Amino acid sequence: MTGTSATISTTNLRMQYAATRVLDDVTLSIGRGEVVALLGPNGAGKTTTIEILEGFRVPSGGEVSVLGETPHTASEAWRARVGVVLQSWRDHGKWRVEEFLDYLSLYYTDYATPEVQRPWPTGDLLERVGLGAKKQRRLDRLSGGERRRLDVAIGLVGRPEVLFLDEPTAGFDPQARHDFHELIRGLSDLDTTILLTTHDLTEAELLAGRILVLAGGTIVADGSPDDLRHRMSATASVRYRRDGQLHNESTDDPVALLRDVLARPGEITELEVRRASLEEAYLALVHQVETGAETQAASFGILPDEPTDEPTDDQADTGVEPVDKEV
Ligand SMILES: Nc1ncnc2c1ncn2[C@@H]1O[C@H](COP(=O)(O)OP(=O)(O)OP(=O)(O)O)[C@@H](O)[C@H]1O
Repeated sequence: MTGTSATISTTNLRMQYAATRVLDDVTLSIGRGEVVALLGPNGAGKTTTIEILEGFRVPSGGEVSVLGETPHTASEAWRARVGVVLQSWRDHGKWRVEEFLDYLSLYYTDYATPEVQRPWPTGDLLERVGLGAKKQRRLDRLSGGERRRLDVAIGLVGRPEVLFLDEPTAGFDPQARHDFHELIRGLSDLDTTILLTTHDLTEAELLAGRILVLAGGTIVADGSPDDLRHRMSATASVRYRRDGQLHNESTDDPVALLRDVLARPGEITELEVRRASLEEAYLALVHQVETGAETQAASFGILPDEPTDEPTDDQADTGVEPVDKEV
């Protein structure tokens, strides 16, 4: 995927707040219709990245393009094609839900095209986000989860081609979370390009075709959830009970360990092989980046030992893009 054909792209994006450098070299490319989850620890710069892509922040350096324009200098017409769900929207307390969305939707009327009907009709949108029964409620009387559903509706009312979601399900109950996931799946069927941040790896895996991990100011992993799990989960644990005694061993080669376990004398009554979960692998990777320690992350193939321009055979196999930068 090249920068020109990508719906969202950054090259060597940098961001500094006073003396603090938050983004050091963020280079990414997201194609039309992709749903991508941006993960990273607290303070990694996810919101900063999203806000630069939304045009709300001017980066300190590097290039950014969303729908072919530089976000912070983009036109009104561009803004109408981009949906934004902020981490919090706490104004307009006296407005009522339907009235508020109706008001926002007026902005998009001029930007309807033969292909994209804008705005999204308020009644239908409220049903889609599960607020149909709350349309007459004042905004300051909504619960936290209801407020979040409204935030999502605000992001969608212009039927955006690109949707940015910053921790969209924070504060959702399980039902709201499930409904939201259905909603996002429906949008991806409509070819909407979606970039979301989340701390919920299950959610990332459910929704996103691709995961980017931001840590240490740069993208340290980029691949499908399966790619990442397989690349990052080099370690498996083998748990077994021999002659009544429980054993738990970690290995990079579970097949060899199993052979060994079964070849040894004694009666095996329980046997379980478990690969490290995506969450465990993610935590190990972030730990490696944060401490700079030589841990398993390098052997995951996400972080090459030495910077290189050439993908290794492993990387070519999995489609995981290496990071040609030491962190
Ligand atoms: N306006 C600002 N001025 C100074 N520092 C800021 C500003 N906004 C963010 N930061 C700092 O930049 C770093 C990145 O913040 P950001 O909100 O982008 O991280 P994040 O990955 O979204 O974190 P979280 O997961 O906690 O939401 C943090 O250390 C934060 O304190």
